[in-house]
Amino acid sequence: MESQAPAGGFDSNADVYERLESIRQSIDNIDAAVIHMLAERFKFTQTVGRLKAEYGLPPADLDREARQIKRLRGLAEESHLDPAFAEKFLNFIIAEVIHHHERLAADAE
Ligand SMILES: C=C(O[C@@H]1C=C(C(=O)O)C=C[C@H]1O)C(=O)O
Repeated sequence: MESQAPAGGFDSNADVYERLESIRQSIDNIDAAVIHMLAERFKFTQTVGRLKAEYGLPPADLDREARQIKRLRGLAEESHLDPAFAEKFLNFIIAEVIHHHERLAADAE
């Protein structure tokens, strides 16, 4: 790939790699936060799943999901994140949560 000098002047390869490394450290911190947040979310959804299993409630709540999707799409728009991506991401997580809830319900039978 051809290298290009930035508008502000010439950066050596070492400078570029230093900047890249610094930005990647921030990406790593964000990825760690995402994993920690997801782990906390799954702890709470497991608690919901155990409650549902105990009282015979269905694993999925489509009204709640629809409200969550609407809310997250709004937050994504405000944050200049693609709302379609936010919806896909939430649906991916919810599918896993429901899978856990179905397992908890089966174990409670
Ligand atoms: C966690 C719940 O169970 C399911 C999972 C949801 C989620 O992960 O946000 C939302 C609704 C339910 O389909 C719940 O009912 O609150």
